[in-house]
Parts: sequence; C-alpha cells; structure tokens
Amino acid sequence: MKRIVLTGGGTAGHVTPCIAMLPALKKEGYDIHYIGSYKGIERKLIKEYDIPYYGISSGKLRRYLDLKNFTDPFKVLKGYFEAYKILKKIKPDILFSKGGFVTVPVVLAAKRCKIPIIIHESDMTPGLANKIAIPAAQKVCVNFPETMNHIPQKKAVLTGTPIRKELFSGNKIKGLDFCGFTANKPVILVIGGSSGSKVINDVIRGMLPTLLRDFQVVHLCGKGNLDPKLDNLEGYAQFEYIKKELSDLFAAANLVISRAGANAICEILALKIPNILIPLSLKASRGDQILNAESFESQGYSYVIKEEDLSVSSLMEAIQTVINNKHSYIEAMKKSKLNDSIDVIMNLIKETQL
Ligand SMILES: CC(=O)N[C@H]1[C@@H](OP(=O)(O)OP(=O)(O)OC[C@H]2O[C@@H](n3ccc(=O)[nH]c3=O)[C@H](O)[C@@H]2O)O[C@H](CO)[C@@H](O)[C@@H]1O
Repeated sequence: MKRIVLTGGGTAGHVTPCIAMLPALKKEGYDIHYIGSYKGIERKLIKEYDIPYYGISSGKLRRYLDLKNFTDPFKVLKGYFEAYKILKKIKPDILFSKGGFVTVPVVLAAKRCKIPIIIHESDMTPGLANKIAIPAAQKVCVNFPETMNHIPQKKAVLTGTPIRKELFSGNKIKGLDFCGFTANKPVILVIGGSSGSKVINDVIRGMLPTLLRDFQVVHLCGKGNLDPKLDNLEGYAQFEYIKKELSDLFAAANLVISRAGANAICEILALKIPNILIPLSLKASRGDQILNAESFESQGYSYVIKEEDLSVSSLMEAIQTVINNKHSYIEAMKKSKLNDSIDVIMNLIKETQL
C-alpha cells in the first residue's frame, strides 16, 4: 500500500485543495496522513475526515519588521525537527504540499528524508512559503498558465486547482432551507475569504436595508465576525464558516460576491455563478488576489471592484450590472478550459512517488 503525507495550512485556501484530493486518494487505496500546525484551521477542517493528523510547531515568515521575527524562526526550527521525526516514523512514499507557512519545515524535513515532494501553488505568483520550498520539490503544480514563468521549467506542471467534487452536487432547496430563505427572491452569497473580510462585511451590512428589498443575502463573514444584532433580520443569514453545506449555498446563489482567493474563484468559475470579486489590497498582501481578479476580469468571468473603490454605491452598481448581464458572464465562464485537476495531480503523484 502506498503512503502519502498531505500538508497545508494557515488559511482554508491551503487546506480545501487537499480535502478535494481525499476521495481520489482513498479510491486508489492510499494510506493518507496529514501534517499541519497544532492550532491552525487545518486541524479543525481535517478532523472531519477519517485520517491521522500530526500537529507541529509553526511560525510565520514575514517580509516586514515585527518583534515575532525573533521568536518565530525558533518555532519553525522546532517544527522542522518534529516533522522530521514524524516522517521518519510514517515513511511516506510521497509528500503533497499545498503551501502556507506550516509546510516549510515539513518540505525541508521531507527533502532530508529523501521523500519525493510535489508542491501545489494556487496563486499567480508563488507565496513566500512555496518560494522557499520549491527548490526541494520534484514537481510544482500550478493553477494559472501565467505561473509557469515563475517556476523552474522542468518542475512546473499546469494542473489547475483541485475542487471538492461535492460542490458540484449542491441542492438549491436545501440551501434555501438552511438559511430560512424563500424561493421567491434571488440570493446573493457573500464570501469574505476563509477568514472573512471586515471591509466587505461592513459594506454589505451597511447596504442591507436596500439590498434586502430585492435579494436575500447569505453572508460567510469569518470567525469572530458575527453581528448578533442582525440575527433575526428576515432574508439575511450569517455564518462564520460553512463546511458541508457550502455546496447547497452555491446551488442557491444567483450571484456571489467574494474576495479573489485562488480557490474560491476557481470554484465559482467551475460552478459558473455570476460574480463580483473584491481582491485583497496591496496594503494587506503581496497583491496575488489582484492578479487573480484581473485575469478573471479580462476573460469576462467576473466584475472586479478594487478595495480602494469599494463603497455602497460602487457595489450596488456592480450588482445591477452583473444581474443585467448574467448571461454573458455565464457564457464566458462556459468557455473556460478549466481542467479536472484531480486526475492530473493523481497521475503526477503516481509518477513521482517512491
Ligand atoms: C488573506 C490570504 O492570505 N488569502 C490567501 C488565502 O486565501 P483563502 O484561504 O481565503 O483562500 P481561498 O479563497 O483560495 O480559499 C478559501 C477556501 O475556503 C472555502 N470556504 C470559505 C468560506 C467558508 O465559509 N467555507 C469554505 O469552505 C472556499 O470554498 C475555498 O475553498 O489563500 C489563497 C490561495 O493560496 C490566496 O489566493 C489568498 O490570497
């Protein structure tokens, strides 16, 4: 029996692609193990699936000055020795790393143990963690064709991003029921990224009185961002984070308003739901979401609002435009050559493992 270790964490976008791979790996009879941080979101998300989880110490690697820059390297070093010990014990035939800071010590320890490594990069340009990890990897899967230029040629493979199969079999009625909505008004699904977005939350909540006249709104607002004052508002449902029911919410949605995290936008594209993207600004990130959103906008899949331009009126205008032109957005999305990346990645795993 072949054994695989998956790793990825920090935000859900570094975990859901690993979750998407689980059914195919199980079907092929893999013995699957997961290494993540002690307390990260990956621990909670992976707990739902029946696979052994190993926590390691994890520290953030920053490009900016912060007092934690003095303590975090020790946490990463500790994580390295912990990962090394775990890998020596499990002896996997391959490591699949989805990125995020926790994966750096795991990848480096796997290299030391001579375990083949496949990395997946969802964004247009590699994040810092993957940049450090790529030299140790045999293969690097990428989501966007543009990313191929940022990875050594012999390692880069254009695969697309693994999307959880269950997202394609959502049930609209179940989604409406889950939110307490009727079938008579269209539904807007708001996804502020896996950790929520305060800026988006504030604008959405500020425009609820107008919005709820014509729409029902289901709002995935992120941990700690629920507003109890809005609990009983008719036509509005808020959740910190949704797991299994996400497929039903997608099925119920006529329009999605989302951050431009690589996984969320690929899911929206695969499901062909008219959408408005509000990428995380350059102030708060390296700008990867801006590139993701620009790529989608130029292909006619999405209406994009820059965070600096986000206001009640710009969002209202965007909603009207997308609703009025929904067919042209859907037609453009139908032309996308999105791969079934799960099969491609499975083949790559089989070719690369020991
Ligand atoms: C702030 C930050 O660092 N953001 C990055 C992070 O975003 P983030 O983790 O938000 O990533 P994505 O949008 O890519 O993925 C979020 C995932 O969580 C799922 N989901 C979300 C909400 C919810 O309630 N339930 C649920 O299942 C989505 O369906 C999706 O699969 O990783 C992405 C992929 O590397 C990057 O593009 C983003 O720039």
